[in-house]
This record gives sequence, C-alpha cells and structure tokens, in this order.
Amino acid sequence: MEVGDTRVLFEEGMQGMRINYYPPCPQPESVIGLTPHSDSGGLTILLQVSEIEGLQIKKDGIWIPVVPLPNAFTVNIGDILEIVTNGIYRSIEHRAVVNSKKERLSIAAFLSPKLDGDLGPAPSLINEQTPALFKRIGVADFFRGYYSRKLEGKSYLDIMRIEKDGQKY
Ligand SMILES: O=C(O)CCC(=O)C(=O)O
Ligand SMILES: [Fe+2]
Repeated sequence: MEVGDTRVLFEEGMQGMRINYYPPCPQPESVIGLTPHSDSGGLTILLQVSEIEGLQIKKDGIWIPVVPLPNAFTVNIGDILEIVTNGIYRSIEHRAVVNSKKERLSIAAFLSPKLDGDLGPAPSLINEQTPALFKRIGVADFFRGYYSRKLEGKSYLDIMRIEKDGQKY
C-alpha cells in the first residue's frame, strides 16, 4: 500500500475522545455496559483505567475478554481502516460488560480522517484481481450514517460493501 494513500486521508484528521463510566451492578449478567459494535474511525487507542476488566472482543463468534495490561493501551482497528485497506485489516467487534463489585472507567481516543474528503479502498490496493470491496463515500456522510444508527455489531460496515452477483463480499 502506498504511504500517500493513508496520508491524504488522515493528514489533519480528527481526534475524538470518549470517557465511559460503568458503575457496579448487582446483576451483571442481566445488563450490558456498552452494546456490541466496531469503532467507526481508523484506530482507537483505549485506556482501561486501573486495569479493571470489562472489554471483550468477538472472535469466531465467541466473546473473549481483553485483559488490561498495566501501563498499556489497547489499540482497536476501526471500520475506516478496514475500508481503506480493502479488508486486509479487519475492524474488531467489541462490547463492554459490567462488574458486580467494582466500578470501571475507560478512556477511548478515536483517530479519524478529516471531514472534508472522501474515503474508500486505497487505489494502490485495487486492481483487476483484487477489486474494491467497499464503496467510496464522503467522510462526513460516513459519520452521519454511523451516528444515526444503533450500535449493532459491524452492521454499518456491511452497508458499505459492494454487492457483486447478488452477494456482499
Ligand atoms: O469500555 C471499554 O473498554 C470499551 C469502550 C468502547 O468500546 C468505546 O468507547 O467505543
Ligand atoms: Fe468501541
């Protein structure tokens, strides 16, 4: 992949930050802290404060805890990186569960492209053998669509997939 393909997209990009607070819950199995989703941006840098467990990723249909390491960030791949790499890097579906005794805090920094461009698979990755798997879309329209829906696994990314012979790839 040519460096310029990512530079043009992420140069002068945006950084958003979300602080999530999960109070303790006496019936943790009956609630969810944060519903399953993939992050919209390029990369997410996440701090699981005080190393309290709660983040889980979905791998082969199974939820797996991401055990926080002391003094370490967790880095998640977001939907935009999946689109730009034409599916070579996959965004990760994740959720947060709550704890019966301990409160939990996480701080997520989302690194995204600037709003006034468009995004799609990097031109240097596309040829006849490996056609584009995702549509091109304006960055602002992409985020408008993402935030106007419920968080629901990777369902928004599925809308971006190009349909071929009646099938989405
Ligand atoms: O609390 C966590 O560990 C996950 C937070 C998260 O996925 C998000 O803010 O998008
Ligand atoms: Fe997330």
